[in-house]
Amino acid sequence: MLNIDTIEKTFFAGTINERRALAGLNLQLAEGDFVTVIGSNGAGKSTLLNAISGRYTVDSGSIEIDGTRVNKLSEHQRAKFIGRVFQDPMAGTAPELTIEQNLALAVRRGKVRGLGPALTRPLRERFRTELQSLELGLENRLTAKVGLLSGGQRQALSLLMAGFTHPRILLLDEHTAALDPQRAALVTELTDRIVSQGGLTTLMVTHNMEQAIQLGNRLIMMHEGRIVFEASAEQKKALTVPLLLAEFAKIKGAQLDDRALLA
Ligand SMILES: Nc1ncnc2c1ncn2[C@@H]1O[C@H](COP(=O)(O)OP(=O)(O)OP(=O)(O)O)[C@@H](O)[C@H]1O
Repeated sequence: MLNIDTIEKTFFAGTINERRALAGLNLQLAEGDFVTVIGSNGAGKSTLLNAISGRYTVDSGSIEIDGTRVNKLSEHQRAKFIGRVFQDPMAGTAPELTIEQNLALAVRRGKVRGLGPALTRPLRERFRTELQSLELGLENRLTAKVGLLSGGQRQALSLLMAGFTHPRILLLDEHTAALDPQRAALVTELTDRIVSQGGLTTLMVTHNMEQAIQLGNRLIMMHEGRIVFEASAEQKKALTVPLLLAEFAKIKGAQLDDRALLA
């Protein structure tokens, strides 16, 4: 359903600051694939997600979603079928709006046309039930402004909202990295639940190798704008952190982030 063919992206081409962020990368995702993405610093992981979401246009190559080439579509146009949760908890929600207003916006975004649902009683009930499942006590704070929530609560809400929109592709960019270990674990668990419940095709960038092994059905390792190691669903079951470290060690000059081994 996602077909990325030989994409290239170079920043500041032809200058002393030239950076080849994507170097002829190929990647195919089948419907429902949940792929974790690891790699050295500056490997091009965020650029890959930005290329898919349309934040950056690629210099060459093609990106197809459901058989349609999306290279020329703007980020705004692609947002109709791409969900995204960023590392920064402040990025995915509107702080001035209440919890229920944010959720209603997400439900509306998931609709094909029209303004979508107003805040009716059944919708509020649905929100309450969904929020209850987060076990963060947010079900009793529907009318609280999202700006008052903690980072972990906002990330959990962002994920819930991403699930509501039924995106064709969900992009998670180190979305647990800014959270303390306990909240990160909670958001990781929630990620697994929302992705599997919705059968969402997902790409998740993480620095945490344990998390990369634990979640998803496939894993890719990037270095210098390319995929240098890939584990299929079957191979992933046998992966361990020492095995991944051994793969890293094969890449000359690759620097692992200090957070890579954090559980
Ligand atoms: N907007 C930009 N302008 C200039 N260079 C950029 C930009 N975005 C990324 N780069 C460069 O492209 C390369 C890949 O960066 P990218 O952020 O995709 O890597 P990453 O794998 O996500 O790294 P990290 O794990 O450190 O976040 C790096 O050399 C980076 O400096």
